[in-house]
Amino acid sequence: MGYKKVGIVGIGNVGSSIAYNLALKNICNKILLKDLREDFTKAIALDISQAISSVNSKTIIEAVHSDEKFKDCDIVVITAGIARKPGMSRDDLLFTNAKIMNLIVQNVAKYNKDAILVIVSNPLDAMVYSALKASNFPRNKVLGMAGILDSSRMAYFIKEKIGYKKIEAMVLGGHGDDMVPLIKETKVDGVPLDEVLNENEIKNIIQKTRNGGIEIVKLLQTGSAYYAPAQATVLMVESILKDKKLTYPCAIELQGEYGYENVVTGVPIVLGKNGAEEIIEKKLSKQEKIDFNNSVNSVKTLIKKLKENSLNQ
Ligand SMILES: NC(=O)c1ccc[n+]([C@@H]2O[C@H](COP(=O)([O-])OP(=O)(O)OC[C@H]3O[C@@H](n4cnc5c(N)ncnc54)[C@H](O)[C@@H]3O)[C@@H](O)[C@H]2O)c1
Ligand SMILES: O=C(O)C[C@H](O)C(=O)O
Repeated sequence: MGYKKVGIVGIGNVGSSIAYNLALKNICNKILLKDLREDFTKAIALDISQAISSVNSKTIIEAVHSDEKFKDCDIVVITAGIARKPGMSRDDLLFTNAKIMNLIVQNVAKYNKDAILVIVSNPLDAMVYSALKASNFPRNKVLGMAGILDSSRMAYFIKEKIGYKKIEAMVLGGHGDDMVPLIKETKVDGVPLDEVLNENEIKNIIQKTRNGGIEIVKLLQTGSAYYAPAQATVLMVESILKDKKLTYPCAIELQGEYGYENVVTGVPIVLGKNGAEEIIEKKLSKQEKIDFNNSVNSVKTLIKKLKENSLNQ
């Protein structure tokens, strides 16, 4: 597989959970951690290094503080920024996190010219757009994590309703309140969801999925979810590092696919060593097309705000 290095910027709840999960897997040689909180990050690097020594993972975890030393990564995951608290939407984080994202990505792009960026900070789709513009990288190398998380939440709520079965869920669109769960693509033991649950039950699952993030925010009071987001991010990292070419819903800039361009949203992507190697165009029902359009329009509004406030081109 060759020497593999992954960088993570933003070692808060999500970033440290990604580092721990990834280090346990022993699939990269080095993980660089970077955050404004230097001693805290050093502590996390030590703690994870000591944890994985008992399972024989050879991954080296290193906290770095200068931009120059955070270099030559194959993948850089960006989880820096603020998380929402009860009473806030993800969109309320737009201006604060766009400023942070622009600053980070300019430096990351300078010292990690060949890296694939995996963006996690919210509002996710707008942050992918910011990272794309700030890095000037091609769109196949600037991806966002959300669709895997939203799909795994949907699978969880179905499992909660019907008990353990093989469940494959698929949620497309932006990572907002108008995300688009695809019912025909969501299968229980290979059978489409609408042949297993009735209309009301499906509506309920969709609502729970859309509220999956805020439900945890309300319970935590101090921030947002991190174990499921970290797990979803590691799946993306693993498919890229190992060139597995697995198909996952991820955020990417559309250039004509699904009939849209110059906007970021979640679509199924084949993830391999070049990042997004293919975008899969699913057949959407009439209602799904309407929902997808609403979701894309919400992201367009955020991008417009970024441009109006000179935060992005
Ligand atoms: N895409 C998703 O599905 C998803 C899921 C969960 C969280 N998130 C988002 O991820 C982000 C992080 O969430 P969290 O729970 O880890 O938050 P957190 O507050 O625990 O951690 C954020 C970290 O970013 C660091 N940071 C801030 N500015 C920085 C900078 N300029 N350089 C380096 N580090 C910087 C902070 O010091 C902090 O350690 C939030 O924006 C949250 O909304 C997205
Ligand atoms: O809900 C949030 O603000 C965090 C994240 O986007 C999530 O869905 O868990």
